[in-house]
Order: sequence, then C-alpha cells, then structure tokens
Amino acid sequence: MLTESDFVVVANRLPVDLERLPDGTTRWKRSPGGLVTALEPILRANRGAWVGWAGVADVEMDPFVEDDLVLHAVPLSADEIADYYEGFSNAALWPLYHDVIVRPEYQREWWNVYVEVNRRFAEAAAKAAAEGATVWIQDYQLQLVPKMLRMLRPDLTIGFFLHIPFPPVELFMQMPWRTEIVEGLLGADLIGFHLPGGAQNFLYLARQLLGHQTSRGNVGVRSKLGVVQVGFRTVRVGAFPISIASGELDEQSRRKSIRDRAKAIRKELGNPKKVVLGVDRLDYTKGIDVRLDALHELIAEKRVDPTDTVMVQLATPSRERVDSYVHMRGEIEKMVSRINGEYAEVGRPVVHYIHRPVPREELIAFFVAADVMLVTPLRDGMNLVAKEYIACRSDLGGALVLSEFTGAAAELRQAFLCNPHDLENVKDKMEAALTQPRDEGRRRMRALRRQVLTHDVDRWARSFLDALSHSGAAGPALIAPEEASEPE
Ligand SMILES: Nc1nc2c(ncn2[C@@H]2O[C@H](COP(=O)(O)OP(=O)(O)O)[C@@H](O)[C@H]2O)c(=O)[nH]1
Ligand SMILES: O=P(O)(O)OC[C@H]1O[C@H](O[C@H]2O[C@H](CO)[C@@H](O)[C@H](O)[C@H]2O)[C@H](O)[C@@H](O)[C@@H]1O
Repeated sequence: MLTESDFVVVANRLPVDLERLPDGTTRWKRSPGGLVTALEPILRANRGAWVGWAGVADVEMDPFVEDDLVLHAVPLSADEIADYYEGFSNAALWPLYHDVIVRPEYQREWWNVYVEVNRRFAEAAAKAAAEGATVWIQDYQLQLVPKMLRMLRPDLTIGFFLHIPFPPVELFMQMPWRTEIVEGLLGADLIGFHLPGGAQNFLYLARQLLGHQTSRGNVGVRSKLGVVQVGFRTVRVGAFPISIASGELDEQSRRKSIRDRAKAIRKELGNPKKVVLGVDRLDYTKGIDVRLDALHELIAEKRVDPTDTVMVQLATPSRERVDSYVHMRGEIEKMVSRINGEYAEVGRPVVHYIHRPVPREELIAFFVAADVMLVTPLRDGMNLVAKEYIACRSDLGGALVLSEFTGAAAELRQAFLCNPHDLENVKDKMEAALTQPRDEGRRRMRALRRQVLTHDVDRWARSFLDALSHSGAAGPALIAPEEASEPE
C-alpha cells in the first residue's frame, strides 16, 4: 500500500492516458492539453500524488508509482464520461466560460452526474492526502470538489486553479446551478485565475449572488489578492498567469538534432520562402477557421503568394464525441480543401493539415522551422503554444500573431496582436508578420523571450503555492454586498 502524500494535485485527467490497442493490450500515453504540460514537471519535482481519470472508461486500479509520481486513477463509466465530461464539462461549462461561442446546453441529468463524479474525486483526494496536506484542485471539471473535500477533510489546505477564462457575470448568470458552483469553489483557501479580470468577476459574484463580504479594489498579477469572507473562513482570490518550462524548452530547441529536423521540415515543404504554423487541439475556441479565412483572402487579394508560402496546421483530435466538435472538424476540413483546391499544385499543397498528435520533439522542430506562428483563438484561458514558440526562438527569428482574446496577450505585448473577430485586422497582422524587417523581428522576439524566460511554470506554481501557504494571514478590508453594485 502506498503512503499518503503531503502534496496532491487533483485534475480531471491523469498526466497519462491509458490507450487500449486493437490487439487488446494497453499502454500509457501523454494526455493532451496545456494543463498537463504545465503541472507535470512541478509534481514530479515535488514527489507528489496526482488524482485523475485515466482517459478511458472503467479503469479501476490501485494507486501506482510512475517516475516518482503516485498516480490515483478515478474510475468513470462510459455513461459518466458522456454526462460529466462530454456533457456538463464540455457542452455546458466550456462554451459558457468561453464567451458562449457555441450555445451551452444545460441538461439536468448531466448536472446530477457532474455532482456525483465531483464527489468521487473529492473522496479519492481525501484518501490520497496525508494529515495536514496541501491539495491543489484543477479546473472547471472539478469546481464542486473544494467544498466537498473541505467537508471530508477540514485539516487540509485546499487550493483551486481555473485554467480557462472565468466569464463576465452577465454570462455566468445563465448557469442554472450558479449558486452551487460558486459555493463549491469557495470551499478552497485560495482560488486562482490566469487574469485579474477573472478574479474580479468571481469576487463580484461572491458578493452579489451569495451575499458574502469581499475586499475592495483591483486584484493584481501575483499580488494584491482579493478576499471573500465565508462565515469564519477567509477565502483568497488571485491572478496567477500560467507558463511553461521555458528554460528546458529553450535548451531542447537549441539541440543539433532539432535544428537539423527543422531544416528537413522546410525542405520537405519544398523550401518555401515562408512557413506559417498553427498548433492547437481541434477546438472551436482556437480560431483555426479565422486564420484559414484570413489566409484564403490574403491569397485571393494577391497579398500572399501561394507558390512561396506554406501553412502547416497541426490539429490534435479533441472531444470527438461532442457535437460542436464534430461539426467544427467538418468545417475546418472543408476550408483546407477549398484553399488547396483553388491554389495548390500537384505535390505542393498550400495548407498541410495533420489531424493527429505529433511527437514532442517533432513539435519543437516545427516551432523552430516556422517563420510565422498563428495563435488566433476567439477566447483562450492562456494558450501555452504561444509561449512555447517564443521559448524555441533563441535565434530571434520568427513572428507571433496572437489574438487579444488569449490570456497570453496580457503578457506578450510585442506580438502582432490581433482581434480574431475582425478579419481585416487579422489579415493585416498576418501580412505585417510575414513582411516584417529582420531587425524589427529580432527586437520583438528579444522582448518576448525576456518575458517568457523570466516567467516560467515554476514561478507560476511557486507564486500560487506561496500564496496558498500564507492563506491564514490577515487580509485586507472587506466590502459588504450592499456597498457595491458594479463589477470593478
Ligand atoms: N506533443 C504534442 N503536444 C501538442 C500537440 N498539439 C498541442 N500540444 C501541446 O498541448 C498544449 C496545448 O496547450 P494550450 O495552448 O494552453 O491549449 P489547451 O489545449 O487548450 O490546453 C501545449 O503544451 C502544446 O505544445 C501535438 O500534436 N503534440
Ligand atoms: O482534457 P481535454 O478535454 O482533452 O482538454 C485538454 C485541456 O484543455 C484545457 O486547457 C487549458 O489549460 C491551459 C493551461 O492552463 C491553458 O493554457 C488553456 O488556455 C486552457 O484551454 C483545459 O482547461 C484542461 O482542463 C484540459 O485538460
């Protein structure tokens, strides 16, 4: 039997997914997405435990150790995956928290299963944690766990971090179970968001919806925490923008094998003058359609020459049984075919589209090879891909086109910032990135790299965990619900 841990991360997914192969055997593979990219190195360094789902139905196994990490698999049945993960998490919460880009579906049965599954995660965390341990709960799939876990284990220090945007109050109020969700989150000692805006939206709700006293004034970045008084408990609320293991990635991207592979990729693409790259989970929030539209029009207007510019879109499959994802995939694939149908030559596509995950080393080589990186989400909590591209450009080459609607845009001000809702603006920024003078590009990239290399994932985790460990300290003056009517 494995001992209980002093530091436990609870996330929907384990850092590895169990894959069932056609011959009936299984193997572990890395889970998709930025949450795992960010947390895995920290937890390994701290010899902690990770509680999460193994990515497929009905996996029941004892806790096991993998690379210094104790993994506790939470079993989910096929019906629970459909209702809790695909349904409530990804067809209700995900679109609601991403500006209602598609219409959220609020089904009561999904909610009931969400509650049940959150309880199971809370019970698993309660078992995994040693007396007085720190438990760090992650993301929108588990918003009820903080309160449930506090009731089971009042001895624990509990943190919660939301990896996606926390929506404006006007949108959040759509949620039929809005009170339960805010109460669930308030079970934590510290609630973290990427941006101050998310923290302030939450403080406003705690005050207006639940009638708690809250602090006045703006929340800072890694500073000036907000406070909610919940009976005798003080809950802190802060902004902690996540990042990547930038030093490590910088080092990897300088390796000769990667540089050689980057050159080979350009050669395989026909040595075009410009390589343009997109790297995303295939998600409607990511604005893949926006960049394809922009490219299509730039070519039609002869502002981009399809004989010397090539786009590569790496699109990791994601949430493939959720209707909106199925629909979007069809739309994207039509757009790729249309551009290629109109402008490709035999053996020379304009858009190379890959709908499967590529190995990490290959991804790094793509970052090194790309002249322009397109990150155009309609809304994104942070977007680690933007930061990864920058970390890989020690040559000070390349240019980043970045949507203003990503968390990353708050820090990466020297990117070509664009409004993905304004196609002309996206086109102008893409053209500017493709034609920027070399010195301007180097100046921008130097400034971007300074930001990314000095604000790495370690700093993110340390700032959150430091704030969590001080969560007993006296807080700032509080504001009563009736004293404030507007979000700050
Ligand atoms: N190895 C590998 N990683 C990928 C691939 N596509 C995306 N990723 C990683 O997945 C993460 C995506 O994080 P982020 O941009 O924050 O968006 P998210 O998908 O919404 O979490 C980044 O660390 C990417 O490097 C792929 O094809 N292969
Ligand atoms: O687990 P999936 O349903 O396959 O989705 C993958 C992850 O997507 C989301 O990532 C977010 O976290 C990133 C790191 O903070 C952030 O950069 C990005 O903007 C977010 O979209 C999701 O929040 C995770 O829970 C998923 O595991």
